[in-house]
Amino acid sequence: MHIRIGTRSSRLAVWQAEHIQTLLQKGGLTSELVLIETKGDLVLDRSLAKIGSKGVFTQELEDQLRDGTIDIAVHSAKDLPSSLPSDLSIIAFTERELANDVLVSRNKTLSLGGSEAFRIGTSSTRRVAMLKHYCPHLTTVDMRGNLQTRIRKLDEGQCDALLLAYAGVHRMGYDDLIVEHLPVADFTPAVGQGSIAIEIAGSLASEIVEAIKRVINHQPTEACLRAERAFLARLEGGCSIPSFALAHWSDDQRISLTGGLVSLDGTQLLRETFAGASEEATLLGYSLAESILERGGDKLLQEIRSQI
Ligand SMILES: NCc1[nH]cc(CCC(=O)O)c1CC(=O)O
Repeated sequence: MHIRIGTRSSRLAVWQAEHIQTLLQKGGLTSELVLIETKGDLVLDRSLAKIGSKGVFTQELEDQLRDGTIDIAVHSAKDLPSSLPSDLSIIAFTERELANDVLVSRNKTLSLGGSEAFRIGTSSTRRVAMLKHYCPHLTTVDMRGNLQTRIRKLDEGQCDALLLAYAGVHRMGYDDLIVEHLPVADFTPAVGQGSIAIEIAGSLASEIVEAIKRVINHQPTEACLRAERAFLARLEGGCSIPSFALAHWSDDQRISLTGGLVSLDGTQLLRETFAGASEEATLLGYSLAESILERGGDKLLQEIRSQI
């Protein structure tokens, strides 16, 4: 079996696709990479919230899945919309890397907990809103582009630090620049952060699907991501909305899901934790979302949507 792997061409995306290639190889499957540019890679002068969050990093890969140019598409799980068109599906999630965000800087003395004011580069509405909530003395600078571009901007002095997913920083070998790991209890990450997802079109042969699942899918991560993604789907989030959720798997086959919403100005933050059996991951995600909506999330979402 030979698998054509579609991927974006950023260094992080290629690292992730090569990681999938290694896993496939261990399972006896050969593969090749097909590099594809997406709107999210090409349009760098507008914020993600303005381009429209749905599928900016995924549309072009999905087109090629449909026409059979590629067999699978590899994505950061975080970049995938919470609901997919009915002819496409996610068949596997890799074992999750540490899910937390990190502060990255050349200045080792910086800390979010300190009293010193400094500028943080980020383009994520979740990170901006959370910084306003927890660190109102800090300012943010809108910063798009891949990791290498952002670090160049940091070095040019456009900001003093970056707030990034640990997973990407680690995969790109920038661990030396991490000055602080943020606790997930406060800075709860975006849905899916740290895992890599495999997307296919319904037309892919079932024996290929089964072979790929067997070597790639990490079942505890999958259960966690099903819960998180159900939460996001119920909120109809997408990455432009400052929602967050992270599930933990415990050895007794249960998952605990923490998630919520934060207003764009950081003044209101709703967060709750629900636990349940892993077979009910999707239900757990929906129930948590319902609860958040009832507790004022509904109104908060309307406000957020009217402001973006
Ligand atoms: N939004 C872009 C994006 N998509 C996935 C990652 C990092 C890798 C991951 O979370 O799996 C990043 C960069 C970041 O948020 O710092």
